[in-house]
Amino acid sequence: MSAWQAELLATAFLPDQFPDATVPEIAFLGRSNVGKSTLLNALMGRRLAHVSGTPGKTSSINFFDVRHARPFRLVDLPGYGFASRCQKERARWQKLIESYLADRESLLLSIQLVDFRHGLLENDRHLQEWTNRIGLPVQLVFTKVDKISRGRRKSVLAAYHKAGFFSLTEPLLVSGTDRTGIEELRSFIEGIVAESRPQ
Ligand SMILES: Nc1nc2c(ncn2[C@@H]2O[C@H](COP(=O)(O)OP(=O)(O)OP(=O)(O)O)[C@@H](O)[C@H]2O)c(=O)[nH]1
Ligand SMILES: [Mg+2]
Repeated sequence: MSAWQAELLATAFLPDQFPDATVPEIAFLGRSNVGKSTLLNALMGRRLAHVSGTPGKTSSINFFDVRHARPFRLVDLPGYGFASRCQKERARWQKLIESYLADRESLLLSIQLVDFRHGLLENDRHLQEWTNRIGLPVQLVFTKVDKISRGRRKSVLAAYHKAGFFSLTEPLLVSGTDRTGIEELRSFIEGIVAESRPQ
């Protein structure tokens, strides 16, 4: 399977800048610096999303159109849990993310990224509680798995299972850096889009 042909459709700092909700969307959310933009670039095969070692790089919602037999969009959300922004700025981000997640009719699925080395932290759990409450489907994806040796990955995953980190769906393991799991995630997303009702 080859990379998707994608292009940036829109950048939104405010809800009224969202493009029309006419195409199915898959959104990527997670703490700042977890690797959302890197993963999107790996999926799209192009560096369309901005990546930075400094947390808080993505401060807008970015919509990417994917050309496909059944067109869809990938949506890069600003990261949460980034402490050094001022309170007002954090509140603006939260409002922007929540208004997208809670009200977007074309949102098929949210993919929550969690650093495989750290597991679910408090704000990841808060987000899960909130998405559960509003009935939003979320698929868990562990990122940066290249930071843990192949031999140890199974036992780390088993420990997370034991701690009750996830109950509904099996998480996927990816690395945007060494491309572990990228093809699997692509097939997974294509399957979700194919199963969705036409808009
Ligand atoms: N080793 C490794 N590093 C990664 C991986 N994914 C991202 N990184 C690094 O982690 C840092 C943050 O990556 P981003 O993709 O900008 O993270 P983000 O989640 O979009 O961050 P915000 O936009 O701040 O929310 C960068 O230095 C990346 O090079 C990965 O799979 N493995
Ligand atoms: Mg980003």
